[in-house]
Amino acid sequence: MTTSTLQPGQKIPATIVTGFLGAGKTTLIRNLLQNAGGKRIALIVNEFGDMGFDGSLVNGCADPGCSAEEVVELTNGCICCTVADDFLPTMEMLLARDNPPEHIVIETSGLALPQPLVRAFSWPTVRQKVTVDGVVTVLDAAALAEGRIALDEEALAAQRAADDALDHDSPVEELFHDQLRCADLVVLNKADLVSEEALKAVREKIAADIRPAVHIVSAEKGTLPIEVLLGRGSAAEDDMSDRHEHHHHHDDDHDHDEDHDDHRHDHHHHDDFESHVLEVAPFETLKAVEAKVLQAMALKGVLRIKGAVRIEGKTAPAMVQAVGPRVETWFAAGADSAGKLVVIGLKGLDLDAARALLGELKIAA
Ligand SMILES: Nc1nc2c(ncn2[C@@H]2O[C@H](COP(=O)(O)OP(=O)(O)OP(=O)(O)O)[C@@H](O)[C@H]2O)c(=O)[nH]1
Repeated sequence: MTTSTLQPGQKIPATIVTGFLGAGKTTLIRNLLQNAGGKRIALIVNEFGDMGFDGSLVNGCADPGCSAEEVVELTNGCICCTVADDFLPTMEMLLARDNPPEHIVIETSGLALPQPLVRAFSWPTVRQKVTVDGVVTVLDAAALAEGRIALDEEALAAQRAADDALDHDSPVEELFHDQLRCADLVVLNKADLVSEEALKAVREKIAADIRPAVHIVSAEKGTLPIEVLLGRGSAAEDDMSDRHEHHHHHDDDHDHDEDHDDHRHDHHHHDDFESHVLEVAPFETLKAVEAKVLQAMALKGVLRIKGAVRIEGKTAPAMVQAVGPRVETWFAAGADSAGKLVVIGLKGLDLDAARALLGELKIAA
């Protein structure tokens, strides 16, 4: 018999990790699982894109409490719409296990809003057994310090100026505010990349967007004590009124028909983004990958590139992670889907140029 830290009848706490693309959610969760101290944590990953890279990264975790069969991936996109189809059955499956988890961690897609997910915890079958322990919003302090991602700053201003199709109510900006508004804890990640003063300025800037009494903590590589991340007991599902979002689905009615009028705030955020998986040819060197990916990141609408590619003459595939102007590559044995890059960005991103730059293979008809 395995012992559980939960009392009989006690609801299983669930932590929702949200945050913008590339902010460091997966890194934070990997750290959390490695330091779980034997606590049985189930992880649900909601990935935007067709491949589960983040799942495979987390799978590499050496913690015996993190077994592969506990990792459940929803590969078909935004929780906002998959919640009824995939999230609930996934939860029910986890809850029906002989040995249910002691804690559930859900990584949302960087493009999903946390609010619809929190609301799903009010649904009867889930509510009886699970409660939201906390919503952790991970932010890229380096990006924010440079005014690049979200907030109404240079990056968006430049994008708007360059593209008439992007209007004042940028979905990226709304998404960012909504992720902050729902937070029980804000993690200013990548603190290693910014000065003390810049970190302080970012803190001040976001303070207006968070609910009172929500803490902002800074972190490097998402390294935070497990006690800070888990055990917050926020019961967010009972406290939604103050966690409002720009785009709101009615609580007990997930009917999409109501969204069919074209009122500005009633569109689906994920409609404003797209993601593509490119099968790419091997690169000559790591440096060559970095140079091409860097150029592709500068293309109109591209927000994030990640994946694993082949390097000529090397057996291990090279992992690629690009956020803003920062591109990281490293060799990693055992990645199964090498030769693929996921390009994520605003709808209408310059896909042709990305394909050409990244060397997409033409599949023979
Ligand atoms: N310098 C630095 N890099 C970091 C830190 N945290 C994460 N990174 C890097 O940032 C990149 C993105 O991190 P992820 O954890 O994959 O980010 P994510 O939020 O899960 O990204 P998506 O899955 O695209 O939403 C990776 O290359 C990480 O190694 C940090 O604190 N400092």
